[in-house]
Amino acid sequence: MIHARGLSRTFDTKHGREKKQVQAVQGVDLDVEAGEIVGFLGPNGAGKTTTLRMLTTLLKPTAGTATVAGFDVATQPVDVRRSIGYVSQSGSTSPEALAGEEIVDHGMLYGVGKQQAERRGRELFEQLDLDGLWTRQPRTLSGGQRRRLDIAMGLVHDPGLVFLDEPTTGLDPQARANLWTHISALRSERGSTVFLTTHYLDEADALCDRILVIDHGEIVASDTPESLKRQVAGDLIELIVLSADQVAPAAARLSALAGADAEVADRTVSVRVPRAGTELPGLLRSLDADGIALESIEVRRPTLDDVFLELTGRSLREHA
Ligand SMILES: Nc1ncnc2c1ncn2[C@@H]1O[C@H](COP(=O)(O)OP(=O)(O)OP(=O)(O)O)[C@@H](O)[C@H]1O
Repeated sequence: MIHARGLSRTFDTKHGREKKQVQAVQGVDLDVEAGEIVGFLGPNGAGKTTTLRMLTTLLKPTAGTATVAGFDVATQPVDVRRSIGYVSQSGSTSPEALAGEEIVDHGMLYGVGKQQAERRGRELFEQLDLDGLWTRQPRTLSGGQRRRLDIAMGLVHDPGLVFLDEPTTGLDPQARANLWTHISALRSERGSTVFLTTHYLDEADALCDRILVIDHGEIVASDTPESLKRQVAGDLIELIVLSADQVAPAAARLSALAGADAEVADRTVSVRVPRAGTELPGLLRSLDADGIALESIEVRRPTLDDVFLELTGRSLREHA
């Protein structure tokens, strides 16, 4: 559905009199197959929006190629646009028009006949829990309802591929979870392919089959959330020893287990291992044999934030 090779975008900027170039996206290769829900993550300024704008033909690449829904973004932009839905961060509803009118107009803009746009619009209202809101002005809707209306607009011409730019930013947790259900249903009920950017790691974890991580304009990881967590971070074993003199022998045990230096803070010693479950019984036996008494031992499964920290040196939570 989406295939990019060496996709790049440079911006010319001015700092006072000095002209500079910003490499916003540098040689991005990416492949998204039909029916996938792919999350595009990265810290602020990593190049997410610039990539999305190139893939949706709103911005020309300075190098590289991309085909979207089978069409070339540079030479067949009109065909690309007809084949995709794009829901931007700011949404596209005008506050004064009626919600239903907006959706019909939007469909007609894409060349859908009026009757068909209305039929399709009403169907989407039902699917997206917007029943009864056809004649309401978008400004009178709740944040979650407005976001779902934005998504309905992006879908009225029945695209097989939908780009969602930060679909749940600014929504409360309940409205976010509700929108995740609707986004999942796009795939299960319509077979749509979804490419979304997000700052929320729990969103990517809950919703996406695959995650692409971009940093400084380059893709630094592409995998399922589960294997990213397993490969990049591993489980954290964290133990607290009873007395300070047992910190050093405990650290030596854990370092040997992990094949890397254990971290020590006060009486807490920790390491990351690929699978803590298989290591714990042996570890507990050997600590016992060494006479190391524990106050507690805990295992933490890795989170996507650990993955981020490992890959980019930054925590996404700082920006969420
Ligand atoms: N029109 C522009 N002119 C100059 N620089 C730009 C322009 N658009 C983007 N940039 C720069 O390109 C880099 C990537 O920006 P981009 O908006 O793609 O990042 P992002 O990952 O979407 O960030 P955010 O999460 O903050 O939305 C940044 O350094 C940004 O300042």
